[in-house]
Amino acid sequence: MVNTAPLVMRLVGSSIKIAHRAGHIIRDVMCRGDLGIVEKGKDDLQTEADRSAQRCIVASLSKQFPNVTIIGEEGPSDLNVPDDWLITESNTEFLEKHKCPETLADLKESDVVIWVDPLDGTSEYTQGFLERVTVLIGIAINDRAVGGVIHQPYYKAETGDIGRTIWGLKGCGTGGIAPVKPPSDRFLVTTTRSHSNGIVQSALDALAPDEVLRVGGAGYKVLQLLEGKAHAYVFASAGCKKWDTCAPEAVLEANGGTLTDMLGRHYRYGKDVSFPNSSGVLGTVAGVSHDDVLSKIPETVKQAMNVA
Ligand SMILES: Nc1ncnc2c1ncn2[C@@H]1O[C@H](COP(=O)(O)O)[C@@H](OP(=O)(O)O)[C@H]1O
Ligand SMILES: [Mg+2]
Ligand SMILES: [Mg+2]
Ligand SMILES: [Mg+2]
Repeated sequence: MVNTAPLVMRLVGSSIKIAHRAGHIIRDVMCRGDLGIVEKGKDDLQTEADRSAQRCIVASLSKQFPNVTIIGEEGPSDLNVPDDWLITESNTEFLEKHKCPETLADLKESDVVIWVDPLDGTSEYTQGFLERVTVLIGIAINDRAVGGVIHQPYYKAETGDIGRTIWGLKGCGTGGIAPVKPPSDRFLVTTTRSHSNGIVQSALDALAPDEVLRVGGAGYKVLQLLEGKAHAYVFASAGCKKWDTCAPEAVLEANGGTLTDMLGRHYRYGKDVSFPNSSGVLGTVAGVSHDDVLSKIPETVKQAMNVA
């Protein structure tokens, strides 16, 4: 069953297992205490956890799927990893319980690009906002984000378990979370905590939300949408990259939501696209009209974001 399942099912099933292992590495680095911080650019940090988690993810995926294109935030990785970082299994529960959508049943590895953000919310990780850290593995097929995994290594379940893994596959659904609808009498928006600017703020002002949640991480903001804590994720800035949004877009849309740029266009995730999401990010949860939110975004913001 496991090895004979359609490619896209094996990709999601394996990503669930691999993201879980990467989450373990992220917690281990924090426990050891030396984060090995490198400044890649302005407001842009990398730690030993980003580097090691990416090596685990890319080594494991490329071993299982040698002809898939894999693009990781931290650039080319040394794939010579310790044996216990190499995950070669799939999540059997996912494979046994879910059927492959017909439209995705017949794919070749060369149709697939996987976008890896080994640690989304690095700034939050270094500052101790650990719940907002996620591992993102996004699966793009023929240019579109169709599947993904958002693993939250520091999530605390009521059972006392640490960590959870949310998956999504368009045409199949989502798992690992019981989505909650946001309140119907208030309009709540989630946005960046550490990468704001004047244009980001003017998009927020135009929506006149009852509350703005400022939290780090593209993955965590999409989880807030699924948890009913916000109606929309609004980020009118070029700061996010394809690895930040591929998995969140697929998970949100598999659940009936929408994630586009600030002009309502879906990003393309083929292997030759440029990394920056130059036209910002606008996400809305199922039940909220994406077009309504889009229509309130001022023309000045749309013009500033219309660079692609
Ligand atoms: N101005 C900027 N410069 C660099 N990275 C940015 C950025 N704005 C957003 N990002 C990246 O987008 C992700 C989500 O940002 P935010 O937390 O501000 O919403 C983070 O991913 P990483 O933590 O994986 O690098 C962050 O680095
Ligand atoms: Mg980063
Ligand atoms: Mg990121
Ligand atoms: Mg990252």
